[in-house]
Formats: sequence, structure tokens, C-alpha cells
Amino acid sequence: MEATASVDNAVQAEENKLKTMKEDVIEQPNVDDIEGTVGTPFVENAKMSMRDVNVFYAEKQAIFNVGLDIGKNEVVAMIGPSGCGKSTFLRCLNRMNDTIDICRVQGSLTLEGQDIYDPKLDVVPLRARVGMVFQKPNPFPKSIYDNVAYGPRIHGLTGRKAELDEIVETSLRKASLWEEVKDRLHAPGTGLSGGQQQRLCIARTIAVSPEVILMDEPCSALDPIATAKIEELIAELSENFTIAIVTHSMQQAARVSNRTAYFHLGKLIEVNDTEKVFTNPEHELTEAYITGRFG
Ligand SMILES: Nc1ncnc2c1ncn2[C@@H]1O[C@H](COP(=O)(O)OP(=O)(O)OP(=O)(O)O)[C@@H](O)[C@H]1O
Repeated sequence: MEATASVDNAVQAEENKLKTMKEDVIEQPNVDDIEGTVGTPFVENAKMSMRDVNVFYAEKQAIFNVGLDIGKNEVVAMIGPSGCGKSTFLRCLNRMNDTIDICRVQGSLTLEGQDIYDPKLDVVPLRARVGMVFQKPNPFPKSIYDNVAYGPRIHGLTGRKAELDEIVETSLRKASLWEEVKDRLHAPGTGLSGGQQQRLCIARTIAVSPEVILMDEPCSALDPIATAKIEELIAELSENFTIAIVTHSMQQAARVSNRTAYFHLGKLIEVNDTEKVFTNPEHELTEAYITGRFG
């Protein structure tokens, strides 16, 4: 009898727990019901300014009226559920979406006041000024040296060997890779570990002296130690560069960024100082996301 009662109690306790959890879960809102962005999407010393940005893949709209500034030497993290448009928005910032035929970008997007969608603007120098590091490290099938020297060569930054050597060394140092590779600069870049390859890709981006670095989930293919190295590096890089990073990891956003932008269903819901977003979010959707309560 006693044993049955204690089983009943345990079952009841479990049911109560499930009920409370269910009450905590919130339903996905209708995209049409979300209006505007709360917090501080705009800053005074903006390096890049985006206003009324709408993005379509053929007929399907992926980004709705997004307005956001990225301040000089700031690290802005973009977070949100899968498919909310983080990567699409990031790729607008150096016209990477131009490579997708069905993608249309509308709105105003400027770099230091210059319209980056001006039809007269050449995207090659734009992509040097606004460099990009991808999810999966993608070194060229060339030596470590040539990976880093590639950009300066094609952009004609220097024709002199000594200067190129200097750019390669400085870029590898800034990417915290120099000590690990200085004795094998002519070995293939693809022979490095995943974390080293990603730092090589960062060195390659830095080598053309970008002003802004876009990072699209730069650590998602890396182990925790390699991830920690890249996160440390992001903090160092922010002294000289402006950085926008898309990440699935809320811990990573909290560790590396100054401001965090929360996207949901293609809308920018909240932008605030990172500490505020993770400790005292202004919008209920942000709170639901960071506490893992989406149904
Ligand atoms: N090349 C494409 N063609 C058509 N639709 C696309 C394309 N790329 C993205 N989309 C759609 O646009 C929306 C936003 O996708 P996006 O990849 O920007 O989201 P995300 O937040 O970065 O997602 P994830 O976190 O899963 O990478 C999604 O509905 C996606 O299916």
C-alpha cells in the first residue's frame, strides 16, 4: 500500500512539473504583430548604418524593415532562432547576397555615409573594406603565406616582396597564428588544424586592412579550445576593427560583444548592451529566447 502511494506521489510530482514547464513555454507570435525594435539600434559613432532594410528571396520576404547601426570598434552580436534572418542580414553588409540570383535587398545601407548599394560601386574593394569570415574555415589550396598574401596581391596593395612579407607576418600575428606557423609558411594552409585554419582565414581577411569584419558563426565548426582562442582574438581585433558576428551560442554573444541584436522571424526585435540583453531584456520575445521558452 505504502509503495503504491509513494509511486502515485512521484507520478503526481512529475505531472505538476510538466504542467509548470508547459505553462512556461510561449507560443510563436504572428510576424505581423511585431512592430519596431526596442532598445538602442542606433549609435552616434556609426561605422555602418542600415535603415528600412527589406530582403526577399524571390517572393519570400526574409528581412522586414530592419534598422541598425554598427558603431566604430564595436562588436555587435546577432542572435535569434534558426531561420530568423541573421545570416541574410549579415550578408547584406558586404553585398554577399549579390551572389544569390533570387535575392533582392531594399533600403539604405551605408559605410561611413557611402551607399554600399550604389550601382556604380565596385563590390571587390567593398568586400576588402568589409571582410567576411565564414562558418567553415575555407583556406585556399595554397601555402599559408600565399593565403595571406592573396588579398594584398589582387588588390595591388604592394608589389614588393619585403612589404608583402611584412603584411603576412603582421596579419598572422594579429590573428594569433604567427608563433604556430612561422617555421612552415610554405606548407599548405589546408594542413592546419580547424582552429588554425579559421585563424588563417581571419589573417587573410585582415591582410587587406578591412574596416569592418563580418563573422558568420565563425566557431561552429571548432572545438571548445579553438573556440576560446577565436573569442579571445575577437576581443583583441575589436581594438582595430568593427565587428558584426552571427552566433548560435548565447554564451559566445555574451562573452564577445558590446551590443546584441535579437532577430525573430525576419524582424529585429531588440538591440541593447549585451549585458542588458542577457540579464534584463526589454522585449518578452528576447526573454523567452534567452531563457529557452519557445514552444
Ligand atoms: N539562398 C536562399 N534561397 C532561398 N531562401 C533562403 C536562402 N537563404 C536563406 N533563405 C531563407 O531566408 C530565411 C532566413 O534565413 P537565414 O539563413 O538568413 O537565417 P538564420 O537566422 O541565419 O538561420 P540559421 O541560424 O539557421 O543559419 C529562412 O527562411 C531561409 O530559409
